[in-house]
Amino acid sequence: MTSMLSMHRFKLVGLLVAANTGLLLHLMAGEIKPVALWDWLDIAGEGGSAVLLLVWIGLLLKSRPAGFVTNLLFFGLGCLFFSLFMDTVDEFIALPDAVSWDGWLESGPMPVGFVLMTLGIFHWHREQLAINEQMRNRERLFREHRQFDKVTPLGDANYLRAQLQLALNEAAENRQPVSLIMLDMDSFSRINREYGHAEGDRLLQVLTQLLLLNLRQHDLLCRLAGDRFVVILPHTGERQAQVLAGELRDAVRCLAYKSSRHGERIELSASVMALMARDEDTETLLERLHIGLARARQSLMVQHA
Ligand SMILES: Nc1nc2c(ncn2[C@@H]2O[C@H](COP(=O)(O)OP(=O)(O)OP(=O)(O)O)[C@@H](O)[C@H]2O)c(=O)[nH]1
Repeated sequence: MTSMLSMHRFKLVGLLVAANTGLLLHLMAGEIKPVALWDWLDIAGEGGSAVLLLVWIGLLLKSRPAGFVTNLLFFGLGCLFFSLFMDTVDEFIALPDAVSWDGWLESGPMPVGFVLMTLGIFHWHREQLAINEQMRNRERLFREHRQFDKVTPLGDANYLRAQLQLALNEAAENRQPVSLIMLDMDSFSRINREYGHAEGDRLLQVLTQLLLLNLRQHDLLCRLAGDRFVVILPHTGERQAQVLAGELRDAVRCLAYKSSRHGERIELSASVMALMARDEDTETLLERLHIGLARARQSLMVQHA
């Protein structure tokens, strides 16, 4: 609110000065009417409309950047407000018959306001078309960027490999550890089978948000393939990575996702593996991660058998 006022302060002060000048002119030239002569319906209608216009002006200035279109809309609304305010003042102050300028103050700014508003809305419309076009282009760029996955807004396997290479280089340069987590959903094919592929897609999107919420800002989550995700953890040793992996596994287990068909909870679980990079290339590291996850799964199955 404060920043809005400072950005548009000259315009707001101008409107305040204009409204006060009109009021002062009425006070100097006329006399306050007795309460018995006040027309409450007019006061409520005209005064209420003037107040609503002030609210519109506030919302306009709060939601738009300063500039040509905002100025057109502001001056349009300002003129309409001024007309209605003068109309309201007229209800409280009686002017002598000889005075005719009050009619100009009440009716003059109204058509000007409508013309300015029409111009403002016309330019606003064109501005919105340009913004829509830009958004479409951005979305196209995003969708067409082949390193990004179509279902979740995550980098895919190629992106992961490129980022992992960068992380390994940086870790070697700075002599800092870097770790990885691999997370694979258990029995995801069953969910697709029982609830349909679209539900599976929705679930992958929800899982993505869940995993991101449980990671730190500098961690990078990618979707390696299907229901398998990999997280790059810069400046992180193996113990800390294992703690984070456990947290991700617990978060998935506790997620109470409801199917869109009947709203029943779909029980979920994931297998995780965390390890710290040694002096090795990306492929060897990812291979070690795959093998580690497979072994962890096997030993879990043996325990449960
Ligand atoms: N809905 C949906 N399913 C996918 C997508 N990509 C892969 N899948 C499915 O995910 C499953 C992954 O295969 P697996 O990892 O072998 O299946 P799983 O049932 O999780 O088996 P385990 O990992 O051994 O527990 C397959 O059924 C794929 O069809 C996708 O983008 N959307």
